[in-house]
Amino acid sequence: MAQEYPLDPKWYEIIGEIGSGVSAMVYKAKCLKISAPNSSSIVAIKSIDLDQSRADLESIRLETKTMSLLSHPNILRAHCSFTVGRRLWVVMPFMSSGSLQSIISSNFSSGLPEPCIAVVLKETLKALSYLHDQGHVHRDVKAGNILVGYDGVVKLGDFGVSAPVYDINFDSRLKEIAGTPYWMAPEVIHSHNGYGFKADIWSFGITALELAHGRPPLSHLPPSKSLLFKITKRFRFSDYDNESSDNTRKHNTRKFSKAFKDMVGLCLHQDPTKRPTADKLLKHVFFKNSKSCDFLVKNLLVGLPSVEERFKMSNYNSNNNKMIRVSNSSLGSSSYNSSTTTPTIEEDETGVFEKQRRVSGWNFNFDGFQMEPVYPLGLGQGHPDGSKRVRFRAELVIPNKRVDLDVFSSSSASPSPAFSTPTEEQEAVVRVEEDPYLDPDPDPEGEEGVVDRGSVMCGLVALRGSLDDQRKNVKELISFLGGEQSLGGETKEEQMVDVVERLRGELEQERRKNKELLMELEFLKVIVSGGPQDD
Ligand SMILES: Nc1ncnc2c1ncn2[C@@H]1O[C@H](COP(=O)(O)OP(=O)(O)OP(=O)(O)O)[C@@H](O)[C@H]1O
Repeated sequence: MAQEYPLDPKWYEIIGEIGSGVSAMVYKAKCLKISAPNSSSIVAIKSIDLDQSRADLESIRLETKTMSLLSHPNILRAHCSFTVGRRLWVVMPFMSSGSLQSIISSNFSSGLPEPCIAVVLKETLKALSYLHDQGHVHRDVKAGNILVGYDGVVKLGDFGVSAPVYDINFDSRLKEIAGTPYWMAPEVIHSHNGYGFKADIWSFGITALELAHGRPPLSHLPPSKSLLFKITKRFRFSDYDNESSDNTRKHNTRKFSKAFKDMVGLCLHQDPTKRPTADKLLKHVFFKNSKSCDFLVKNLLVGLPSVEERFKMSNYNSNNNKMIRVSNSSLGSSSYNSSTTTPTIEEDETGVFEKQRRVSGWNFNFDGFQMEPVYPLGLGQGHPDGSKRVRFRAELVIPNKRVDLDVFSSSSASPSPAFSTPTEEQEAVVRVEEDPYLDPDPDPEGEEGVVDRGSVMCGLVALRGSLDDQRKNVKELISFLGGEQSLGGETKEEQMVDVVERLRGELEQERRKNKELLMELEFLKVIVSGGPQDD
């Protein structure tokens, strides 16, 4: 019979650090009380800072107890857990190859070979299928929580351990896990009505992309608390372009099977009800010829540095490359994110206006094997970026110069309640340029390259008249497309201006009336006093 693991820290000798998470440190340790051959004395201890975790100790205890009742070969079950001051120690089996995330960062930065991915995902699915059958949602499926043993055994861990599991309040949970939002299903982000097993299937799909590309989609963005909201509301176009061209470059060198892409596509369906269950996914053709765990030993684990060495290396690299790795902080951590070259979203807020477009979610692109932004009006309507875009163009000809004035108006109405406030973006570009087809400078005496002020003014005045008409058209169009305007086509600002104008008129009238009354009064005074006396 297996020996019981002691509930006292004095029985554990810490060998070294092997990992760190949002509010925890993970250590390799030796249990001094275990000596039986069928119980390993080498363990992993996850030490969770309870002050960082939003859950109360009672709910943690309850959760740990529930989890201890689960038993499956692909689930990493804790030996025991107990508190040490303000920390919770969770003693678990030591998985000597560490997590898939640490394997990827160390040896497979561009992603794992597809046959290895098939093995890992199949084993993870078995764990999910069991968990879901037992009525549990894991809520934190990602490569960092899939652990591999020396023998290639794959286990899903970090449930009943990770902070998110303890947070029953959705809002607090949202804040808590905002540090690593990349794996979160759309319904987890948008809905306040909760979510179910299918959220795990989405995260499973994102994990598949993470294993294939070496990082989850959007992971080049900083995992700040507000990122979660920013990703869904405003996403900088240039970042997406960079990301997609980066990905395209990678994808050109890596080919994935149709079966793999199809399986991932099913998991990443926006509508959770359309995603398959874990059970059904297990029957997908992608897993049909999946290899055994031995295959992982030969193709994944051979030549891999120990988990301790990898952790040391990742810390060293983090410091050298200024990687954002914030442990014991509310920001969360991400080993994927680098602060070196990529501008942050915060920087974006002060960036160029035209680079910002509204995104309502993310869709899986089958051919590109990546996530792509969804625009509120849907792709293919109007401008290729999905927004209804109308371009008004006015042209002003000045001798030897052409002044182009472009007015763009793009308006979007979102079908999603999370984005029910439509936006209008307008942009005006005035360009003065040499026109080789126009007459050469009619005034050879004139200063070269200097536009005549009088002509420009004259032209601009004419242009203003035409712009007023265009403005009216734009207003109507925005209103038609579901903008924030009133039925009359006026913005709130314009309505305010109208009110102020009206009040100003009334004031003016009052003033005039007062003046007349004063004059009448003066006149009456003169009458009463007998009028001007004639000598
Ligand atoms: N039982 C274990 N055996 C061996 N290594 C482990 C074990 N548990 C965790 N680790 C190592 O420690 C690292 C950090 O684990 P931890 O669960 O704290 O972080 P995470 O899952 O990446 O982050 P988060 O706190 O966001 O869940 C893992 O990536 C893994 O390499």
